[in-house]
Amino acid sequence: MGKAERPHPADHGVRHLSERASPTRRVAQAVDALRHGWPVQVGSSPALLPVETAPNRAAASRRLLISAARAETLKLTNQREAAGGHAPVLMRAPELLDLTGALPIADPALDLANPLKGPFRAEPLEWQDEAVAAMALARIAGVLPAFLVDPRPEGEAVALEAGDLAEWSSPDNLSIATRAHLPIAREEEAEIVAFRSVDDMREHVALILGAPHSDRPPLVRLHSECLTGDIFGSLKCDCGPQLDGALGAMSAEAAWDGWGVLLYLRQEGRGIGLVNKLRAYRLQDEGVDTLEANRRLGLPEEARDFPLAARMLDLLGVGSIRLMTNNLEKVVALEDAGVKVIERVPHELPANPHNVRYLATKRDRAGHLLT
Ligand SMILES: Nc1nc2c(ncn2[C@@H]2O[C@H](COP(=O)(O)OP(=O)(O)OP(=O)(O)O)[C@@H](O)[C@H]2O)c(=O)[nH]1
Ligand SMILES: [Zn+2]
Repeated sequence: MGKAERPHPADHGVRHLSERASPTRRVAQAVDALRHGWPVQVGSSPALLPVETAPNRAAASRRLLISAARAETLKLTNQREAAGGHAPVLMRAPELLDLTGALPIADPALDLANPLKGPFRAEPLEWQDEAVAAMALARIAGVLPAFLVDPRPEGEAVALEAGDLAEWSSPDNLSIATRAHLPIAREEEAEIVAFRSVDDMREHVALILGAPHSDRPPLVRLHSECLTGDIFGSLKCDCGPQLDGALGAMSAEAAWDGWGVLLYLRQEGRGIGLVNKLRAYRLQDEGVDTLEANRRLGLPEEARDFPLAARMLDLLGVGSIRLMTNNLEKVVALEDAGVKVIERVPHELPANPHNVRYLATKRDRAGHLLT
Protein backbone atom coordinates (compact mmCIF):
# COMPACT_ATOMS: atom_id res chain seq x y z
CA MET A 1 0.00 0.00 0.00
CA GLY A 2 1.50 3.28 -1.03
CA LYS A 3 4.46 1.18 -2.22
CA ALA A 4 6.03 1.82 -5.63
CA GLU A 5 4.91 -0.93 -8.02
CA ARG A 6 7.60 -2.53 -10.11
CA PRO A 7 6.37 -3.00 -13.67
CA HIS A 8 6.11 -6.65 -14.55
CA PRO A 9 4.93 -8.36 -17.71
CA ALA A 10 2.26 -10.16 -15.73
CA ASP A 11 0.72 -6.77 -14.85
CA HIS A 12 -1.39 -6.87 -18.00
CA GLY A 13 -3.62 -9.53 -16.54
CA VAL A 14 -3.94 -8.19 -12.99
CA ARG A 15 -7.37 -7.24 -11.81
CA HIS A 16 -6.48 -3.81 -10.42
CA LEU A 17 -10.02 -3.30 -9.19
CA SER A 18 -9.24 -5.47 -6.16
CA GLU A 19 -6.51 -3.03 -5.07
CA ARG A 20 -9.25 -0.70 -3.97
CA ALA A 21 -10.69 -3.40 -1.73
CA SER A 22 -9.76 -3.75 1.94
CA PRO A 23 -6.89 -6.12 2.89
CA THR A 24 -9.30 -8.71 4.31
CA ARG A 25 -11.39 -8.61 1.16
CA ARG A 26 -8.30 -9.02 -1.03
CA VAL A 27 -7.33 -12.14 0.96
CA ALA A 28 -10.87 -13.53 0.69
CA GLN A 29 -10.76 -12.96 -3.08
CA ALA A 30 -7.33 -14.56 -3.35
CA VAL A 31 -8.38 -17.65 -1.37
CA ASP A 32 -11.46 -17.93 -3.57
CA ALA A 33 -9.25 -17.56 -6.66
CA LEU A 34 -6.98 -20.41 -5.58
CA ARG A 35 -9.98 -22.69 -4.98
CA HIS A 36 -11.22 -21.86 -8.47
CA GLY A 37 -7.75 -22.30 -9.94
CA TRP A 38 -7.25 -18.66 -10.89
CA PRO A 39 -3.88 -16.94 -10.57
CA VAL A 40 -2.93 -14.57 -7.77
CA GLN A 41 -0.26 -11.90 -7.67
CA VAL A 42 1.22 -11.08 -4.28
CA GLY A 43 2.82 -7.61 -4.20
CA SER A 44 5.63 -7.57 -6.76
CA SER A 45 5.51 -11.31 -7.48
CA PRO A 46 4.76 -12.61 -10.96
CA ALA A 47 1.33 -14.18 -11.49
CA LEU A 48 1.11 -17.47 -9.56
CA LEU A 49 -1.17 -20.19 -10.88
CA PRO A 50 -2.15 -22.97 -8.41
CA VAL A 51 -0.94 -26.27 -9.84
CA GLU A 52 -3.70 -28.38 -8.29
CA THR A 53 -6.82 -26.46 -9.23
CA ALA A 54 -6.14 -24.43 -12.39
CA PRO A 55 -8.84 -25.44 -14.89
CA ASN A 56 -6.74 -24.75 -18.00
CA ARG A 57 -4.34 -27.67 -17.79
CA ALA A 58 -2.53 -26.42 -20.92
CA ALA A 59 -1.21 -23.33 -19.08
CA ALA A 60 2.57 -23.67 -18.93
CA SER A 61 5.79 -22.25 -17.53
CA ARG A 62 9.33 -23.43 -16.90
CA ARG A 63 9.26 -22.15 -13.34
CA LEU A 64 7.45 -23.48 -10.28
CA LEU A 65 7.17 -22.14 -6.75
CA ILE A 66 7.37 -25.08 -4.35
CA SER A 67 8.01 -25.70 -0.67
CA ALA A 68 11.53 -26.19 0.69
CA ALA A 69 10.61 -29.74 1.74
CA ARG A 70 9.46 -30.59 -1.77
CA ALA A 71 12.61 -29.04 -3.25
CA GLU A 72 14.64 -31.29 -0.95
CA THR A 73 12.90 -34.42 -2.28
CA LEU A 74 13.38 -33.25 -5.86
CA LYS A 75 17.12 -32.84 -5.22
CA LEU A 76 17.60 -29.56 -7.07
CA THR A 77 21.07 -29.60 -8.62
CA ASN A 78 22.06 -26.38 -6.84
CA GLN A 79 20.05 -26.99 -3.66
CA ARG A 80 22.41 -24.85 -1.57
CA GLU A 81 21.48 -21.80 -3.64
CA ALA A 82 17.88 -22.29 -2.64
CA ALA A 83 17.10 -20.45 0.60
CA GLY A 84 17.30 -22.92 3.46
CA GLY A 85 14.82 -23.91 6.17
CA HIS A 86 11.14 -23.65 5.41
CA ALA A 87 11.35 -20.87 2.83
CA PRO A 88 9.69 -21.64 -0.52
CA VAL A 89 11.90 -22.32 -3.52
CA LEU A 90 11.70 -21.00 -7.07
CA MET A 91 12.47 -23.97 -9.28
CA ARG A 92 13.36 -24.12 -12.97
CA ALA A 93 12.54 -27.22 -15.00
CA PRO A 94 14.60 -28.34 -18.02
CA GLU A 95 11.57 -27.92 -20.26
CA LEU A 96 8.24 -26.12 -20.37
CA LEU A 97 5.80 -27.69 -17.89
CA ASP A 98 2.06 -27.71 -18.37
CA LEU A 99 -0.12 -28.35 -15.32
CA THR A 100 -0.42 -32.06 -15.99
CA GLY A 101 3.38 -32.25 -16.02
CA ALA A 102 3.68 -30.00 -12.97
CA LEU A 103 1.28 -31.96 -10.75
CA PRO A 104 3.57 -34.96 -10.05
CA ILE A 105 6.34 -32.48 -9.23
CA ALA A 106 4.05 -30.73 -6.77
CA ASP A 107 2.35 -33.69 -5.08
CA PRO A 108 4.51 -36.10 -3.03
CA ALA A 109 1.64 -38.57 -2.87
CA LEU A 110 2.21 -39.22 -6.60
CA ASP A 111 5.93 -40.01 -6.23
CA LEU A 112 5.57 -43.79 -6.22
CA ALA A 113 3.62 -43.77 -9.50
CA ASN A 114 5.75 -41.13 -11.29
CA PRO A 115 9.49 -41.33 -11.67
CA LEU A 116 10.52 -37.67 -11.62
CA LYS A 117 12.32 -36.16 -14.58
CA GLY A 118 14.97 -33.57 -13.91
CA PRO A 119 17.33 -32.02 -13.52
CA PHE A 120 15.63 -29.19 -11.66
CA ARG A 121 17.51 -26.06 -10.60
CA ALA A 122 16.84 -23.47 -7.91
CA GLU A 123 16.69 -19.82 -9.01
CA PRO A 124 17.19 -16.76 -6.80
CA LEU A 125 13.89 -15.68 -5.28
CA GLU A 126 13.63 -11.90 -5.13
CA TRP A 127 10.12 -11.84 -3.71
CA GLN A 128 10.61 -13.97 -0.61
CA ASP A 129 7.88 -12.46 1.63
CA GLU A 130 5.39 -12.63 -1.21
CA ALA A 131 6.27 -16.27 -1.87
CA VAL A 132 5.78 -17.10 1.82
CA ALA A 133 2.39 -15.36 1.71
CA ALA A 134 1.42 -17.32 -1.43
CA MET A 135 2.22 -20.60 0.34
CA ALA A 136 0.14 -19.52 3.34
CA LEU A 137 -2.75 -18.65 1.02
CA ALA A 138 -2.58 -22.12 -0.54
CA ARG A 139 -2.75 -23.65 2.93
CA ILE A 140 -5.77 -21.49 3.85
CA ALA A 141 -7.47 -22.42 0.56
CA GLY A 142 -6.72 -26.08 1.31
CA VAL A 143 -4.88 -26.67 -1.98
CA LEU A 144 -1.39 -28.04 -2.67
CA PRO A 145 1.24 -25.37 -1.98
CA ALA A 146 2.68 -25.24 -5.50
CA PHE A 147 2.36 -22.63 -8.26
CA LEU A 148 3.29 -22.21 -11.90
CA VAL A 149 5.19 -18.92 -12.00
CA ASP A 150 4.30 -16.34 -14.65
CA PRO A 151 2.29 -18.87 -16.71
CA ARG A 152 1.25 -18.59 -20.35
CA PRO A 153 -1.52 -17.89 -21.05
CA GLU A 154 -1.40 -15.31 -18.32
CA GLY A 155 -4.97 -15.37 -17.01
CA GLU A 156 -6.48 -12.62 -14.90
CA ALA A 157 -4.68 -12.54 -11.52
CA VAL A 158 -6.22 -11.41 -8.23
CA ALA A 159 -3.82 -8.93 -6.61
CA LEU A 160 -3.06 -8.61 -2.91
CA GLU A 161 -0.20 -7.58 -0.64
CA ALA A 162 1.79 -9.99 1.56
CA GLY A 163 0.86 -7.95 4.64
CA ASP A 164 -2.88 -8.36 3.98
CA LEU A 165 -2.83 -11.81 5.63
CA ALA A 166 -2.13 -10.42 9.11
CA GLU A 167 -5.21 -8.24 8.92
CA TRP A 168 -7.34 -11.08 7.55
CA SER A 169 -6.39 -13.40 10.41
CA SER A 170 -6.92 -10.84 13.18
CA PRO A 171 -9.23 -12.35 15.86
CA ASP A 172 -10.94 -8.96 16.11
CA ASN A 173 -12.79 -9.80 12.90
CA LEU A 174 -14.81 -12.40 14.78
CA SER A 175 -18.22 -11.74 16.32
CA ILE A 176 -21.17 -13.73 17.65
CA ALA A 177 -23.68 -14.35 14.85
CA THR A 178 -26.46 -16.08 16.78
CA ARG A 179 -27.18 -18.43 19.69
CA ALA A 180 -29.87 -20.95 20.57
CA HIS A 181 -30.83 -23.62 23.08
CA LEU A 182 -29.54 -27.03 21.90
CA PRO A 183 -30.27 -30.07 24.06
CA ILE A 184 -27.71 -32.79 23.21
CA ALA A 185 -27.47 -36.47 24.14
CA ARG A 186 -24.88 -35.73 26.81
CA GLU A 187 -26.66 -32.70 28.33
CA GLU A 188 -30.13 -31.29 27.93
CA GLU A 189 -29.20 -27.90 29.37
CA ALA A 190 -26.97 -26.78 26.53
CA GLU A 191 -26.67 -23.78 24.25
CA ILE A 192 -24.95 -23.37 20.89
CA VAL A 193 -23.31 -20.10 19.93
CA ALA A 194 -22.23 -19.46 16.33
CA PHE A 195 -19.40 -17.13 15.38
CA ARG A 196 -18.61 -15.43 12.12
CA SER A 197 -15.63 -13.58 10.82
CA VAL A 198 -15.37 -10.90 8.17
CA ASP A 199 -14.16 -12.38 4.87
CA ASP A 200 -13.61 -15.90 6.26
CA MET A 201 -16.24 -18.52 5.42
CA ARG A 202 -15.41 -20.84 8.33
CA GLU A 203 -18.11 -20.67 11.00
CA HIS A 204 -16.85 -21.68 14.44
CA VAL A 205 -19.23 -22.68 17.24
CA ALA A 206 -19.23 -22.97 21.00
CA LEU A 207 -21.37 -25.38 23.03
CA ILE A 208 -22.13 -24.22 26.54
CA LEU A 209 -23.15 -27.04 28.88
CA GLY A 210 -24.83 -26.18 32.17
CA ALA A 211 -25.57 -22.74 33.55
CA PRO A 212 -22.79 -20.14 33.15
CA HIS A 213 -21.44 -18.75 36.43
CA SER A 214 -19.27 -15.67 36.47
CA ASP A 215 -17.62 -16.78 39.75
CA ARG A 216 -16.78 -20.34 38.67
CA PRO A 217 -14.29 -20.94 35.82
CA PRO A 218 -15.75 -23.39 33.29
CA LEU A 219 -14.17 -26.61 32.08
CA VAL A 220 -13.11 -25.77 28.52
CA ARG A 221 -12.09 -27.87 25.54
CA LEU A 222 -10.66 -26.52 22.27
CA HIS A 223 -11.65 -29.15 19.75
CA SER A 224 -10.32 -28.76 16.22
CA GLU A 225 -12.54 -30.14 13.48
CA CYS A 226 -11.77 -33.69 12.35
CA LEU A 227 -14.41 -34.86 9.90
CA THR A 228 -13.01 -38.38 9.79
CA GLY A 229 -12.84 -38.77 13.58
CA ASP A 230 -15.83 -36.68 14.66
CA ILE A 231 -18.35 -38.00 12.13
CA PHE A 232 -17.13 -41.39 10.92
CA GLY A 233 -15.45 -42.60 14.08
CA SER A 234 -12.04 -42.92 12.39
CA LEU A 235 -9.66 -45.03 14.43
CA LYS A 236 -6.59 -43.25 13.00
CA CYS A 237 -6.74 -40.46 15.60
CA ASP A 238 -8.23 -39.82 19.04
CA CYS A 239 -10.59 -36.98 18.08
CA GLY A 240 -13.94 -38.81 18.22
CA PRO A 241 -13.48 -40.24 21.72
CA GLN A 242 -11.95 -36.92 22.90
CA LEU A 243 -14.99 -34.98 21.68
CA ASP A 244 -17.44 -37.33 23.34
CA GLY A 245 -15.31 -37.56 26.49
CA ALA A 246 -15.13 -33.75 26.78
CA LEU A 247 -18.89 -33.38 26.48
CA GLY A 248 -19.33 -36.16 29.08
CA ALA A 249 -16.97 -34.42 31.52
CA MET A 250 -18.75 -31.07 31.04
CA SER A 251 -22.12 -32.68 31.61
CA ALA A 252 -20.78 -34.17 34.86
CA GLU A 253 -19.68 -30.64 35.87
CA ALA A 254 -23.13 -29.31 35.07
CA ALA A 255 -24.66 -31.94 37.35
CA TRP A 256 -22.67 -30.39 40.24
CA ASP A 257 -23.56 -26.78 39.53
CA GLY A 258 -20.53 -26.29 37.28
CA TRP A 259 -20.41 -25.66 33.55
CA GLY A 260 -18.39 -26.31 30.46
CA VAL A 261 -17.58 -24.65 27.13
CA LEU A 262 -16.57 -26.67 24.09
CA LEU A 263 -15.13 -24.61 21.24
CA TYR A 264 -15.53 -26.41 17.94
CA LEU A 265 -12.87 -24.80 15.75
CA ARG A 266 -13.17 -25.23 11.99
CA GLN A 267 -9.45 -25.86 11.60
CA GLU A 268 -9.55 -29.31 10.06
CA GLY A 269 -6.31 -31.28 10.02
CA ARG A 270 -4.54 -28.86 12.39
CA GLY A 271 -5.38 -26.09 9.95
CA ILE A 272 -4.35 -27.65 6.60
CA GLY A 273 -7.89 -28.53 5.49
CA LEU A 274 -9.61 -31.83 4.75
CA VAL A 275 -8.13 -32.59 1.34
CA ASN A 276 -4.56 -31.88 2.43
CA LYS A 277 -5.12 -33.94 5.61
CA LEU A 278 -6.27 -36.87 3.46
CA ARG A 279 -3.16 -36.40 1.28
CA ALA A 280 -1.17 -36.66 4.51
CA TYR A 281 -3.08 -39.87 5.35
CA ARG A 282 -2.10 -41.24 1.94
CA LEU A 283 1.55 -40.54 2.71
CA GLN A 284 1.04 -42.17 6.11
CA ASP A 285 -0.21 -45.27 4.27
CA GLU A 286 3.24 -45.35 2.70
CA GLY A 287 4.85 -45.40 6.13
CA VAL A 288 5.66 -41.81 7.19
CA ASP A 289 4.37 -40.40 10.49
CA THR A 290 1.83 -37.61 10.93
CA LEU A 291 4.38 -34.77 11.21
CA GLU A 292 6.61 -35.96 8.38
CA ALA A 293 3.57 -36.32 6.09
CA ASN A 294 2.68 -32.63 6.55
CA ARG A 295 6.29 -31.64 6.04
CA ARG A 296 6.56 -33.57 2.77
CA LEU A 297 3.44 -31.81 1.53
CA GLY A 298 5.16 -28.49 2.23
CA LEU A 299 2.62 -27.69 4.93
CA PRO A 300 3.17 -26.66 8.55
CA GLU A 301 2.88 -29.39 11.16
CA GLU A 302 0.71 -27.00 13.18
CA ALA A 303 -1.30 -24.29 11.46
CA ARG A 304 -4.07 -23.69 13.96
CA ASP A 305 -5.04 -20.25 15.14
CA PHE A 306 -5.49 -20.38 18.92
CA PRO A 307 -5.86 -16.60 19.47
CA LEU A 308 -9.14 -17.09 17.63
CA ALA A 309 -10.25 -19.41 20.46
CA ALA A 310 -9.24 -16.78 23.01
CA ARG A 311 -11.40 -14.26 21.17
CA MET A 312 -14.37 -16.67 21.25
CA LEU A 313 -13.97 -17.04 25.01
CA ASP A 314 -13.73 -13.27 25.39
CA LEU A 315 -16.93 -12.78 23.38
CA LEU A 316 -18.59 -15.31 25.71
CA GLY A 317 -17.36 -13.33 28.72
CA VAL A 318 -15.04 -16.13 29.87
CA GLY A 319 -11.67 -14.92 31.17
CA SER A 320 -10.55 -17.76 33.40
CA ILE A 321 -10.74 -21.47 32.55
CA ARG A 322 -9.85 -25.06 33.37
CA LEU A 323 -8.53 -26.43 30.09
CA MET A 324 -8.86 -30.05 28.99
CA THR A 325 -5.78 -30.85 26.91
CA ASN A 326 -2.53 -32.78 26.71
CA ASN A 327 -1.02 -30.10 24.47
CA LEU A 328 0.88 -27.40 26.34
CA GLU A 329 0.99 -25.24 23.20
CA LYS A 330 -2.73 -24.62 23.65
CA VAL A 331 -2.18 -23.48 27.25
CA VAL A 332 0.65 -21.13 26.24
CA ALA A 333 -1.26 -19.71 23.24
CA LEU A 334 -4.36 -18.98 25.33
CA GLU A 335 -2.34 -17.41 28.15
CA ASP A 336 -0.49 -15.26 25.61
CA ALA A 337 -3.83 -14.10 24.28
CA GLY A 338 -4.99 -13.05 27.75
CA VAL A 339 -6.97 -16.10 28.95
CA LYS A 340 -6.15 -17.25 32.46
CA VAL A 341 -5.70 -21.04 32.49
CA ILE A 342 -6.03 -21.90 36.18
CA GLU A 343 -5.74 -25.65 35.62
CA ARG A 344 -4.76 -28.09 32.87
CA VAL A 345 -7.03 -31.11 32.97
CA PRO A 346 -5.42 -34.13 31.20
CA HIS A 347 -7.58 -35.54 28.40
CA GLU A 348 -6.08 -38.87 27.40
CA LEU A 349 -8.14 -41.73 26.03
CA PRO A 350 -7.21 -45.38 25.46
CA ALA A 351 -5.25 -46.05 22.26
CA ASN A 352 -6.30 -48.55 19.60
CA PRO A 353 -4.07 -50.48 17.14
CA HIS A 354 -4.70 -47.87 14.41
CA ASN A 355 -3.83 -44.73 16.37
CA VAL A 356 -1.08 -46.04 18.63
CA ARG A 357 1.67 -44.71 16.34
CA TYR A 358 -0.10 -41.36 15.87
CA LEU A 359 -0.33 -40.90 19.64
CA ALA A 360 3.30 -41.95 20.12
CA THR A 361 4.36 -39.35 17.51
CA LYS A 362 2.36 -36.65 19.32
CA ARG A 363 4.08 -37.66 22.58
CA ASP A 364 7.62 -38.13 21.27
CA ARG A 365 7.90 -35.56 18.48
CA ALA A 366 5.30 -32.89 19.31
CA GLY A 367 5.73 -32.87 23.10
CA HIS A 368 2.14 -33.81 24.04
CA LEU A 369 1.74 -34.98 27.64
CA LEU A 370 0.61 -38.52 26.89
CA THR A 371 1.62 -41.76 28.59
N1 LIG B 1 -2.56 -32.85 9.44
C1 LIG B 1 -3.05 -33.83 10.20
N2 LIG B 1 -4.01 -33.52 11.06
C2 LIG B 1 -4.49 -34.51 11.84
C3 LIG B 1 -4.03 -35.84 11.75
N3 LIG B 1 -4.74 -36.58 12.63
C4 LIG B 1 -5.58 -35.73 13.26
N4 LIG B 1 -5.44 -34.49 12.79
C5 LIG B 1 -6.07 -33.24 13.21
O1 LIG B 1 -5.55 -32.89 14.45
C6 LIG B 1 -6.48 -32.09 15.14
C7 LIG B 1 -6.56 -32.67 16.57
O2 LIG B 1 -6.78 -31.65 17.40
P1 LIG B 1 -7.04 -31.69 18.96
O3 LIG B 1 -7.40 -33.04 19.46
O4 LIG B 1 -7.97 -30.55 19.24
O5 LIG B 1 -5.67 -31.20 19.59
P2 LIG B 1 -4.30 -31.80 19.97
O6 LIG B 1 -3.27 -30.84 19.47
O7 LIG B 1 -4.16 -33.24 19.59
O8 LIG B 1 -4.26 -31.65 21.56
P3 LIG B 1 -5.22 -32.22 22.71
O9 LIG B 1 -5.91 -31.00 23.24
O10 LIG B 1 -4.29 -32.79 23.73
O11 LIG B 1 -6.13 -33.24 22.14
C8 LIG B 1 -7.77 -32.14 14.36
O12 LIG B 1 -7.93 -30.93 13.61
C9 LIG B 1 -7.56 -33.32 13.41
O13 LIG B 1 -8.23 -33.16 12.17
C10 LIG B 1 -3.01 -36.12 10.81
O14 LIG B 1 -2.52 -37.23 10.68
N5 LIG B 1 -2.56 -35.08 10.06
ZN1 LIG C 1 -8.92 -36.76 14.21
